[in-house]
Amino acid sequence: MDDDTLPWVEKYRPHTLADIVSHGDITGTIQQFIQKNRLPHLLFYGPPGTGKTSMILAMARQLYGEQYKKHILELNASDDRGIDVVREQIKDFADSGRLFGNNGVKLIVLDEADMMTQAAQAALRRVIEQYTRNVRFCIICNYVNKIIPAIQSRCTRFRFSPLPMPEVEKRLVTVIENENLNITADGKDALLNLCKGDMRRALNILQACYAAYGVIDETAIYNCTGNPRPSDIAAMVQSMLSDEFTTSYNLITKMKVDRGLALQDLISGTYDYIEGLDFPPQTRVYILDQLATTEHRLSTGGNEKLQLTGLLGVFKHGVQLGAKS
Ligand SMILES: Nc1ncnc2c1ncn2[C@@H]1O[C@H](COP(=O)(O)OP(=O)(O)OP(=O)(O)O)[C@@H](O)[C@H]1O
Repeated sequence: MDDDTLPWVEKYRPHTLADIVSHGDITGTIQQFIQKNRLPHLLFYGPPGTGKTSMILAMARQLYGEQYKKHILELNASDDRGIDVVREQIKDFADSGRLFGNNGVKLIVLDEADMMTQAAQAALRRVIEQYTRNVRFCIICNYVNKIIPAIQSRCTRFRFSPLPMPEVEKRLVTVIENENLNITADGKDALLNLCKGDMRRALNILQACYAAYGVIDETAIYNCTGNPRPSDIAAMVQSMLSDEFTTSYNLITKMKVDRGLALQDLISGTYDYIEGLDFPPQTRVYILDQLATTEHRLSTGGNEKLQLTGLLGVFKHGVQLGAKS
């Protein structure tokens, strides 16, 4: 594929271990493993878009050179194929064309391993042992607690935390310069706030905005992602705190319709916004607790209108709690 038509997440995927931003400790340890030719089975876990797959691909490139794809088998553990099919694939791969150099070790990358059933994971632990001689498993997942202890104990674990904002910014600046983008300072701030340490999300938003708008400013970023703007959130919260019930209900409903927002988005924005407000402790605790409850109800299919009216009640009651103290 031409470089210009590639999604930026692929175009700007780090090539070498040195290109990976943040995670200095992990990169350093992996370098040691490679230099000493003592690569263990690896378990990478952490939120999406933080460089787990990129780290493994960069490691493979360093081990095997540009032909690295021949020496790794990438399996997506959430494919509904059953462990028997996977076991066959692993067996064929492990037996095919033994490698010399690198101690003859090949890599099997098992992505989204936390989506595997317990039974499949239990079967996998035997497979790992069986092929340890010439295969190293690289297991990737978001939630390590969904990986059975038997597999965890066979691997060296590394946690990938969300990337710090300055690190995301550093990488984004390279892309912005390379693609010659016209992005404003508030646009960049909005992008950094929205991506929350997820580099994939940052690059995808940036590319979508580039395709849709000439100048990438705050409005473009929020329009592209469908997230509520901070000014809308401020207006909504202020109204819930001080307006009378019906006025507030109508304002928020109109905002939802005009901007095509879901109550869920408004709740996430509210959570961030009230962090900066000066509330008495009882009010803050009560509102935060109720925001969490409302979010949970919505995620289990709660009716948006009912939840919105409930939320208005929460703010009114929260204000009263503060006034009593
Ligand atoms: N630490 C990083 N340094 C540089 N680029 C990064 C980093 N993390 C992520 N990226 C960028 O984000 C894209 C997605 O990263 P990657 O596929 O490695 O994430 P992941 O952690 O494996 O996510 P998932 O859990 O969703 O599989 C990469 O193509 C790369 O462009």
